[in-house]
Amino acid sequence: MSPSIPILDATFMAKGTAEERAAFGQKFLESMTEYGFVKLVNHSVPLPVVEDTFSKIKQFFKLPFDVKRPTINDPKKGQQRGWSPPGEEKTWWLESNTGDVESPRFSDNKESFDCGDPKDKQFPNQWPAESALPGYQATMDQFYYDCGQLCVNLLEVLAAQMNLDPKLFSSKCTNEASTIRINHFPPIDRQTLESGQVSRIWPHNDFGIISLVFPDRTGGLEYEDRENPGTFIPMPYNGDDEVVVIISETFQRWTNGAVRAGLHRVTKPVDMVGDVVPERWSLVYFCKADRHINVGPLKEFVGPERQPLYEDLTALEYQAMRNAVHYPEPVAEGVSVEA
Ligand SMILES: O=C(O)CCC(=O)C(=O)O
Ligand SMILES: [Fe+2]
Repeated sequence: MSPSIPILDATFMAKGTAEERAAFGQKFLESMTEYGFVKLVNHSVPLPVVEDTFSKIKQFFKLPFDVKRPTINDPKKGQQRGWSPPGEEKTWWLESNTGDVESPRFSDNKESFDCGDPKDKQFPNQWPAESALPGYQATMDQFYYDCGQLCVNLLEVLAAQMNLDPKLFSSKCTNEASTIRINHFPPIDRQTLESGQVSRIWPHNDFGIISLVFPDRTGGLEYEDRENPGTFIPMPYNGDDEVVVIISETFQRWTNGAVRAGLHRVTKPVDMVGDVVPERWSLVYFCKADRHINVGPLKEFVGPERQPLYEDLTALEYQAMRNAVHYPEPVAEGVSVEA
């Protein structure tokens, strides 16, 4: 039987009896360790905020090209800001590149928009004109703070459950480098998606500490079955109040591989009918370590029997390195990697 990701009631993160809180912490860490994923209901990001953010992102992607163009992301900057036009980001390069494809043309059937801390001066956000989409920035800023707070609380539950200083992870994350990522997947014909040359998002791990995914009603998010590597299991949509929490690469590095990142991808919904894969959106919060923080293994996870598996790097260096992988330069002269 395929493993299914537990759904936990986040009410018991902070409220309830000591036993209820302990049971939440135990199941949360267990699920994150076993699968790399958990689903939460009754979490602290208010439903109206999620709904409002979803409604705004749908409007953002409908804006005319000329309004989106000034916000185009510069892949060379290391920290994503603004709009990545359709096909620009190529997640195939992250985990699917076996090195034996000479001139890969594999692309993502998606466009995205990234924004970060409203106070960030180093990598300022790039917004469309307020008159083009009134309230967009304010909505995203609210969503940013609410998700950041939930992530900090979740990191403290994880540390406490591991019998570590509860602030071990959260003290490395003031959310200065965390980002909101919104994705739009235009309709695509089933045959093209099934051709194997295009994916909505290829299998990948997220780069930060943990991620929150607020999925669209249209399914398509799938996670790897760790008992059968390379096999993916659909993550069903159950309701707008549900959020998927994913262990990401920084957490795997800090814990020296003890808690592994959850490999996931986005493809067609399992229940789709007809020849056209429907349009889809997703709303994601990548909780990332502060830029100067080391993302090598923490001393709590290394010892004579547990040699460090990962090199020391700052979070910013790591982010820039991983970003560069999925915004590749053309692979050879005359060969375009555009879709
Ligand atoms: O669209 C989704 O459900 C997940 C998106 C995702 O994995 C990502 O943006 O990294
Ligand atoms: Fe992801």
